[in-house]
This record gives sequence, structure tokens and C-alpha cells, in this order.
Amino acid sequence: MKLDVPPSLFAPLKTIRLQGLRDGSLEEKRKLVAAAQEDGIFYLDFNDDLGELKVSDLIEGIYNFSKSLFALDLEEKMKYDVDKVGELKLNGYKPIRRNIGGIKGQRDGFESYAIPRNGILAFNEFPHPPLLDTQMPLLQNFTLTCIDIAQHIFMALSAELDLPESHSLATFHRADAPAPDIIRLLKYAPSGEGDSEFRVPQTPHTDLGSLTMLFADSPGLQIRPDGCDEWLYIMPKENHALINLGDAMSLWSGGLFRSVLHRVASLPGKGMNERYSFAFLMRPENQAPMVPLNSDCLPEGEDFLTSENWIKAKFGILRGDTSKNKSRILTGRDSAV
Ligand SMILES: O=C(O)CCC(=O)C(=O)O
Ligand SMILES: [Fe+2]
Repeated sequence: MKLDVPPSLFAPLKTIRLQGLRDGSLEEKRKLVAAAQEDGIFYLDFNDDLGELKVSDLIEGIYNFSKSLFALDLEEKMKYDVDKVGELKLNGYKPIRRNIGGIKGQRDGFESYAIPRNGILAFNEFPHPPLLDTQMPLLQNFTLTCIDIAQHIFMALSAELDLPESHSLATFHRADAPAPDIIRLLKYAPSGEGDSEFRVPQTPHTDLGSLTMLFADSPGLQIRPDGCDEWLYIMPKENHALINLGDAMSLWSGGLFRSVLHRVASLPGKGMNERYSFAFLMRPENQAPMVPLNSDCLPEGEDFLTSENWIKAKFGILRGDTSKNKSRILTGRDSAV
């Protein structure tokens, strides 16, 4: 893709081959650990993936489904208002402009729809538009594929932290147990005809969970690495997902792994194009301990902050509740935010 953006404004990210991780390649694991420590985000190349399901077919299916879902009438979508149908924004629709945007005084510029993993994998029922029923096998296959990819990443990163089997990252993200993961579908609205004002429709944030697997086929995603005062664009690549680490990974690793600050913006000097993206947001299971995991001193018993309470505390802080230890709960670091 040829774009009118100076090369210095592109983020140079590492690329990890999914099949390399599946084959246990030391080189791929080494690159993954370096990406987790240095950038907190990387491309995952699934070009030569030999997994059971073809990732590119799943992605095409989810794009098509997302387009039909957002094409429903606003009234129909609002029946599943994410702030009304469930707890902790795990299920339902967020209309455009509900939250703050990335430019002072402006609202956000996207609609989104959260589909809960627990509903998709039939751990519980959840209110949803009938259109979703027709796509359940696709959503299940996509979810199981993301969980499988995540297990390979967790394995390599647990080894780096020297974690025993009993406290490996994989044990807090079991495929056959409920977890507050979601598929998030996003649709960014285009600027009006002839409007070339720079836009930041998604406000800067870190992701609160463990891993985010993001699929986007048009530009817009930007990161601001720690210590860098510029926003850098990340370009989409065919047959590559973008994986970023969330605050949980930063907290467990005592800050060794990074959770990268990111946002969505238009290209310099341009308005926003219509843009569809979607992500699998993986979070720790509810009872996972949210403390740094140090192989010499592992959390035992029940005397620790659980993921469930940690996530509630984060949502509380974002709503404006007070807390003694705001910064650490928000980002896993003492100094940031
Ligand atoms: O739409 C994108 O490219 C980014 C979405 C994102 O950061 C999020 O949903 O947390
Ligand atoms: Fe994000």
C-alpha cells in the first residue's frame, strides 16, 4: 500500500511466524520475547500456517458478518446496548459518539459490538440479534483459533518468566473454562465529502486484558512507544494479524513485558475513511491472581486481588471512582497515567 506518510512515521515492528511458534522454533520464540519486552506489539504472520482452520477464511467471514451486523437499523442495534444488556461491557452495541474521542472536545468516531466468548462457547446464554445465530459456527471457530494461537504465545512468554506449569500464563486462560474474553467488531465512520481535517476517532488507551489479536485491512492504527513523543502508524499487511499485550501481561511480568499505548487516527492531512476492524480481546479468567508472578514467590491461597475485582476496579477508575492505588491498577505500573 503506497501512502503519503513520511517513513519516519511508521512503526518498525517485528514479525513472528505462527507456524514457527507451532513448530517450537527457538528463533521465533526469541523474537516473540524481544517484541513483548521492547514493543508490546508485533505482526503475526499466518501465511504458511498449517493449523486446522484457515485463518484467512475465518477473517473474511467475520468481515462479512460485521458489515451485515452494523448495517442493521440503529433501533435494532440499540436493543442490545452494551451499557444495558450486561455487566462490564461484555456484550452488545456501542453507538458512535458515546465516549470521548482522541481530540479534546470531540467524541469518539466509531460504532462497536462486543460478543462474549462465554456466550459463543455456550457457557451461558446472552441476548443477541437473530443475525448472530446464523454465524455461530464461524464465531466459534474464530474464537477457538484465537485461543489456540494465544496458547503458543503464552507458552513462550511463561518460559521467559520461568513460571512453573502450575502458574503458567496458559493456566489463567484455559480453553475449556469461562473467561471474560470478547470479540469486538468496530466500524469507523468516514469524514464528510471534502472534509480533510485530521481525526482521532479512538482515544489513546492500553488494552486491559492479556492479549489482543487485531485484524484490520486499512490503515489508522497508531502506537506511541514509551519514551517516544510521536504517534507512529502501523500498516496492515495481508495474512498478518497484529497482536498486542495488555495491562495484565505488564502486571504479571513486573513491567518486563510492555502494554503499548495505541489509538486510531486518520492519515496526516486527511479525514477518516470508512474503516472496519475487529479484535479478539483475551482476558484472564476471573480467579486469576493479579500480582507480579515471580517464580520464587508465587501467589497461593486466596489472599490476592483476583482478575474479576481488578477489572471491576479498572472500570470503576475509568468512571471516576477514587482509589488509593489508581495507577498500578490501571496499568500495572506505578508511574504511568
Ligand atoms: O480498530 C483498531 O484498529 C483498534 C481497536 C482497539 O484498539 C481496541 O478495540 O481496543
Ligand atoms: Fe485497543
